[in-house]
This record gives sequence, C-alpha cells and structure tokens, in this order.
Amino acid sequence: MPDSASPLAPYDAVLLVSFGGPEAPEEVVPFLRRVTAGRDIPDSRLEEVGEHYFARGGRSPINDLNRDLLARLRAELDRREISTPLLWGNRNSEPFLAGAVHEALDQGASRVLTLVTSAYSCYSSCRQYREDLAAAVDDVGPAADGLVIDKVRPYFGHPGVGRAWRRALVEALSALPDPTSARILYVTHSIPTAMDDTSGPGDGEGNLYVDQHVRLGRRLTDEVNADLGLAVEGELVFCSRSGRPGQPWLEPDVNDRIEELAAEGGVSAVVVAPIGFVSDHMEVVHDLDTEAAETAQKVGMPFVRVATPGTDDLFVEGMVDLLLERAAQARGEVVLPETWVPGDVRPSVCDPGCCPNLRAVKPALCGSD
Ligand SMILES: CC1=C(CCC(=O)O)c2cc3nc(cc4[nH]c(cc5[nH]c(cc1n2)c(C)c5CCC(=O)O)c(CCC(=O)O)c4C)C(CCC(=O)O)=C3C
Ligand SMILES: [Fe+2]
Repeated sequence: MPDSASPLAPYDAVLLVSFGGPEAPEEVVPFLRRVTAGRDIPDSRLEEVGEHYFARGGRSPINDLNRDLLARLRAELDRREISTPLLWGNRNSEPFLAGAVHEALDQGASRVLTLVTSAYSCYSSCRQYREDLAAAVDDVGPAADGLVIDKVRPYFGHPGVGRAWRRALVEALSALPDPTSARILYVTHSIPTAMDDTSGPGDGEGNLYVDQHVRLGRRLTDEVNADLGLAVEGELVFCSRSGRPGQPWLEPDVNDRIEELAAEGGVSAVVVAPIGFVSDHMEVVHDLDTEAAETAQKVGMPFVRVATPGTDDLFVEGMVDLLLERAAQARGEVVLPETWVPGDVRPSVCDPGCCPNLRAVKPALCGSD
C-alpha cells in the first residue's frame, strides 16, 4: 500500500531494469534471438556471435552482478529505513519485465520508479528501455491499467557515479610505476553513428551520447590529476562494435588506439576506464579484460583496467540519492539535481522524439510523447 510518509513517496515500488544475459549454454541462442529480434539473423550466425558466451560456459556475468547490486541497494534502503519493495526485470532474459510488472501489482504498487543499469542518453540506453516498459505493461493487460511507471534521469554525471570512478582511477594510477606518462582510455560501447547523431532531445542537440562520455571523462581527468598531482591526458575510445561492416559506428576502437599509442611512443601505460558500463558486463570481461589486454600485450603496452562502480558504496548510495531526488520531483518539490557535469542534466521525463527509434515507432513510457 502507498506509504505517504516514505521518502520515496509517491512511489510504492522500485524496479531495477537491465539488459539481461544467458546463464546456461542452451540460453545463449534464444537470448541472442531476442537481442537481434526483427533482423532475421540466422541461428548459425548467432552461434558465432555467442562464442564468447559459450567460452564462459554459456553464462553472462550480468545477472549475478545485478543480484549483487539489488542486495546492496536493498541494504542501503533498509539502512535509511525505506521499506519500499525493490524488484528486477530484464529486456532480454529472465526475469523479464512483464513478470516484474505482475510482481509490482501483486505487491499493491500503483507508482513504480525504475532505475536502468545504463547511465547515458541514446536509443539503446534510454528509449529502448522505455519501449520495453510499455511492451511489458501491454503484456500484462488490463490488470496494469492505471499503473504509473517513471524512471530516473540519465545519471552518468551523478556524483555517485563520478566519485566511484574517481576513487577507482586514483587507485589504478597510483599503482603504476610511472603514472606521469600514462594515458587514460575512457571506454564505452560503440553504437552506430546515426544513433549517436540522434541521441538527445532532437532540437539540434544530437551526439549527446558521445558528449556525455567526453564531459564525464574530462571531469574525471581533472579530478584525478588534482588528486595525484599529475597532468595525464584522457580520451574516449569504443568497444564492442557489431552490426554490418559497411555501417558507420563510433570509433576509434580501443584495440586500434592501443596499437597506435604503442607505435607513436611516449605513453608508459594505458589505464582503461570503461565508463560506459556500471559493472563488469561481458563487454568488460571479454572485449576489454581479454581482447584489449591481449592487444596491449602484443604491442608491449602496459595495461590496467579500472574497476567499474559495481557495488561500490559511493555508487550504491548515489543511486539511492537519485531515487530520492526523482521522488521529490514527483511530489512537485523544487529539486536541484546533483551533478558533476553542470549544464547537462537530462530531464527525468524524456522530451518528445528524444533518442528516436530509427527502425520503427513504438509506444514508450516515461516520456512526454
Ligand atoms: C549502448 C549499448 C549498451 C549500453 C547500454 C545498456 O547497458 O543497455 C549495450 C549494453 C549491452 N549489450 C549487451 C549485449 C549485446 N549487445 C548487442 C548488440 C548491440 N548493442 C548495442 C548498444 C549497446 N549495448 C547496439 C547498438 C547493438 C547492435 C544491435 C542492436 O541495436 O541491438 C548484442 C548482439 C550481438 C552483437 O551484435 O554483437 C549483444 C549480445 C549486454 C549484455 C552483456 C552481458 O552479457 O554481460 C549489455 C549490457
Ligand atoms: Fe550491446
């Protein structure tokens, strides 16, 4: 039942929304079919795409990471004496979002606040989840009539995210024999350039996905240099490109950049900070810890990977602060969003046409369109 005294009021349930991943070999191809739905990719190709999952026993780390995060969020809510139910749903694997909507209704919820495990603005990280929520409510049918689902704003610049990365970067740089000429490589998931060009509210802003990463990276580089008395440089690179070879995606690829830096000389080590990810997803353990680390070894470049926020206290506390900020907004209070990246706080209710789906127009929740 709604508890109007709760600091999370008017919300009576919190829902962690994530990508999902397989947990057994027989789940790999069905998972990939869902990820690539509508693109007619034959199963034989999906078997190849799934190779890095098969190489790890068919189990993605992502669901276990989310279980850990849920436990830490629950503990932090309990510590603040907030008893609001905390639920979990995925886009591409069990537990699916429709089940989470059923659960919310079973618990008597009427307003659900969602926290997506993706901190930036673009179709894949924002609107697609909003479409998933609309589809989940549609799946549940009339039982979900009147259920309100809101989400927190893109939170890449939240101090909880920034401070967790700063601490991890300081630790990684301090452990190097010669940090003065290290290079920080901020890494995120590559996306088609067309998706980046249209990320944001669509009134000429665009390229918000890259811009948000660049701004967080700049702030982190400044903070870490100040903390350690250094003057290292940082730059943004990309991992996990997929899609058709002819389609332009964001570059440079992290591997190519490591090779270039080794050839140019003058860089004592690469410090790889995957700021596009909140925890050690498959992209991090495979594309960075395995592939990029191998590339670095091949060209003789010392390589360290910076810890992701994961279940870091700074991150977990920050995410609870973010939920409380959204609840205050929903109550109509005047809220000054906490941020490390002033001037780039995105609204909690997405603008019409923001981060559009370039393939189809679908209903989406949590927006004004
Ligand atoms: C921006 C972005 C994020 C970050 C935001 C967020 O967190 O959502 C993200 C996360 C993730 N992506 C993941 C996995 C995959 N992404 C794929 C494909 C794609 N990703 C894209 C973008 C993103 N992806 C895009 C533009 C494609 C092309 C096809 C499409 O438009 O959908 C494919 C298909 C195979 C392939 O094409 O290689 C897989 C298997 C996993 C799970 C990892 C695990 O198991 O730990 C996670 C967290
Ligand atoms: Fe992806």
